[in-house]
Amino acid sequence: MTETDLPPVLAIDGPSGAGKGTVAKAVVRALGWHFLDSGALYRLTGLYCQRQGVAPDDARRAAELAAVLPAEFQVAGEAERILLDGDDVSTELRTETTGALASQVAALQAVRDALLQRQRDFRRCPGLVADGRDMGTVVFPDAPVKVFLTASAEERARRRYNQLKEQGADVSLASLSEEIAERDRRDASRTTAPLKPAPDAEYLDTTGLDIETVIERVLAQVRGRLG
Ligand SMILES: Nc1ncnc2c1ncn2[C@@H]1O[C@H](COP(=O)(O)OP(=O)(O)OP(=O)(O)O)[C@@H](O)[C@H]1O
Ligand SMILES: Nc1ccn([C@@H]2O[C@H](COP(=O)(O)O)[C@@H](O)[C@H]2O)c(=O)n1
Repeated sequence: MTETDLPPVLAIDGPSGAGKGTVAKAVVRALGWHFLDSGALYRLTGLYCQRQGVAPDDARRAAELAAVLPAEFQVAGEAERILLDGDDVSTELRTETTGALASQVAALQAVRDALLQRQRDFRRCPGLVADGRDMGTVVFPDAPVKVFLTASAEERARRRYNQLKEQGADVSLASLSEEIAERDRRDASRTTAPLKPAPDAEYLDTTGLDIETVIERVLAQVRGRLG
C-alpha cells in the first residue's frame, strides 16, 4: 500500500475542553470510521507510572512503561470501559489530576516515541478520526483533513466543570480553570510536539457555537475534502 492509498484520517487537535472528543465521536458515528483517543494513552501512561511508583519526569522508566502499557478499550454500544492491567480506570482516567499527570509524561520525548506506532496502528479502513494535540503535526502529518478546535479559556473551563458536575464529581470552577490553564501552558510550551495548529489545519473557534453546529462544520470539512 503506498502512502496515498492509506485510509483517510481526520486529525482533530486543540486545547483541553475544546470539544475534540465530543466532535470526534459524533463524526465516528456519522461516518463509521475508527476512533483514536490519543489523550487516553497519555492518561493511562501517567496513571501506570503513578501505580508503579515511577516519577512522571523519569523519562527512561516512563517510556518503558508506555511501551508495554497493559491497556484495554472495551466498547459496548455507547458505553466504553478502559482497563489498565485489568482494573477499570474509566472514571479515574477523566479526572483533572490524571490529566495533569498525563501532561507531565507527555512532555517526555521518549514517552512520545514509545506511543507513536501504537497510535499509527489505529489507521484502518474505512478511515480514522484521531483526537489529540499532535495528530495533524506529528502522528498523521499526511492526514487529508485537519481541524484545530479551540474556544476561550473561560468557556472551556465552564464546559469541563459542567461535564464533571454531571458525572457527580465535587469540583470548583476556580481551581479547575487554574489546573486546565496550567496543563494547556505545559502542552503548548514543551519542546516536543507542542500543542499548535498544523499549517494546513482548519482553525475553528467554537466559543459561542453549539455542539451541533461544530459537528456539522467538521463533517462539511471532511465531505468537502474527501467527497
Ligand atoms: N460547542 C460546545 N458547546 C457546548 N458544550 C460543548 C461544546 N463542545 C464541547 N462541549 C462540552 O464540553 C465538554 C468537554 O468536551 P470534550 O470532552 O469533547 O473536550 P476535549 O477537547 O476532548 O477535551 P480534552 O482534550 O481535555 O479531553 C463536554 O461535556 C462537551 O459536551
Ligand atoms: N496527542 C496528544 C494527546 C494528549 N496529550 C497529552 O495528554 C493530556 C491529556 O489529554 P486529553 O485529550 O485526554 O485531555 C494532554 O493535556 C496532553 O498533555 C498529548 O501530549 N498529545
